[in-house]
Amino acid sequence: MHLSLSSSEPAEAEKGGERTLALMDEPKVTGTKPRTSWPRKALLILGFLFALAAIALVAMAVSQNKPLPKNIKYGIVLDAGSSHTNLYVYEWPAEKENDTGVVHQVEVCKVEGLGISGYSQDTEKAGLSLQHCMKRAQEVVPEQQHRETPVYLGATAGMRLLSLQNRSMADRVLSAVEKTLRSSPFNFQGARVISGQEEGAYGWITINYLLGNFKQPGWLNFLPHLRSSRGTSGALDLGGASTQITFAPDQELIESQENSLHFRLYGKNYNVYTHSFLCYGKDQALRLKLATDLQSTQNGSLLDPCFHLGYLRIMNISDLYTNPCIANGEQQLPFTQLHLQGNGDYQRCRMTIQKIFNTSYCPYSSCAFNGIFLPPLQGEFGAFSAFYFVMNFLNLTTEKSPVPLDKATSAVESFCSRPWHEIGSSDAGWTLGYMLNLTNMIPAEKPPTRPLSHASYVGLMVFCSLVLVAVLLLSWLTFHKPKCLQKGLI
Ligand SMILES: Nc1nc2c(ncn2[C@@H]2O[C@H](COP(=O)(O)OP(=O)(O)OP(=O)(O)O)[C@@H](O)[C@H]2O)c(=O)[nH]1
Ligand SMILES: [Ca+2]
Repeated sequence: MHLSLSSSEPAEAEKGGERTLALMDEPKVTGTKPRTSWPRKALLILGFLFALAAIALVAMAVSQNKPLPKNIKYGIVLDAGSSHTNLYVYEWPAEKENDTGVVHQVEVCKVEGLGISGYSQDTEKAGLSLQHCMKRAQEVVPEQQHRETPVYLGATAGMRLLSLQNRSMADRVLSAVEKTLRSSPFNFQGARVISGQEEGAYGWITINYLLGNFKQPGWLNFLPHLRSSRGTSGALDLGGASTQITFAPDQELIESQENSLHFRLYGKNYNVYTHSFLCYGKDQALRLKLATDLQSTQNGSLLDPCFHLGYLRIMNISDLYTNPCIANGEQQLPFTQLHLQGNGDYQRCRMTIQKIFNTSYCPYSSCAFNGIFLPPLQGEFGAFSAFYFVMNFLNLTTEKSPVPLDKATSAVESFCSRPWHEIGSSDAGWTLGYMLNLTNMIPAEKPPTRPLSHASYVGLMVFCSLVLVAVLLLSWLTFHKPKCLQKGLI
């Protein structure tokens, strides 16, 4: 069947039984320009609408469904702490690089032996100690991505102390670890000692990234004046040689500039307080306490309430005075050995520990200790490292809701009162925040989104499809009407 266009009524011709719609008379030329009759106009309009809807459909489908690269990217960070080194492997989908909550830890490898600062007398070993975990990383990251995968090493308080004590020794340790990392197939980006401020900042970023606090509810985007640092969690990191506290305080102005950080993340401003207390990590604080207690003994014998009843230990005084945390009091002592005997008393331990926190002076409106500024605490805190290890050891990390302080205190109290012979040891830290920063994965502004939201995209696609169907239907009704309709209408 042929469909021919005609300005006059088409006639039907029977040809060999086939019904044909044939073009009849040409329009008559009457001396004036022939006027386009309405079916032709209608056809033009319908054709135009059809083309428009089809173009809109194709354009939307192309821009919305532009193929995005689907590969996974990797990043490696080595946390060279004072007590030991951990290697972390992270992964994220390449196309979502700047979104929140897309980076996942896929591997943690604990380096055997000492922290790298512990190899100051045999620096080669600092590098060799990392080899096992670097091999492990090579197994985790697909081989074809080794060359593009960045690897960073950040050293913390142990190396800060070694640098203060002997700078060239610290440099030699760093060179040794650098040599190992450079020889790996990964893209080595540097090994350095990070500052206490950075450590606090990256710990805070890690905690809030993992808690999803950088995701803003959509409606807040329309009320920018309501956006503030509220809704973030503070971070507490108890390491071996230093401890960090970082949080967004209520007051806008932070009195001490060295404790003040400003971030712009995902289009939002954050004013954050941070401080790293060097020498107040778990191990160094204990040394500090022992050195303080020693000053008041006559013969080097200590009955210490912070160790279990029955615990006995003899240590050389010179081993205690090995770093800048402990002032040079060694020479004044008339004995060379410390005889430590535990008597497990939580309350008395608390009292003796207080001695290492000097709260007698404060040049600011409020202080933590040792004259360090601390604004009033604000909001909830996420505590990790030794805070976690200790709570985990006491079986206090399995509960979903936070454990009340009095319950935690009584668990510690009861554990401390047990005799020594009765006792038989996902990660949060600064490393994820460090990698997010160095790989530019936390943008200052909100990352661009798809041209249309999913709902608008679906709605527009349905609308354009309906327009197409309507145009087709109208065309059919206009040019291929049932006979009865044609008779009545034309
Ligand atoms: N029970 C337990 N203790 C641990 C574990 N890992 C580390 N510790 C101890 O917890 C304290 C803090 O450890 P980390 O947070 O790893 O400290 P670090 O990173 O080496 O030290 P900084 O350089 O000060 O950050 C140290 O006294 C460690 O000996 C663990 O898996 N279990
Ligand atoms: Ca640490």
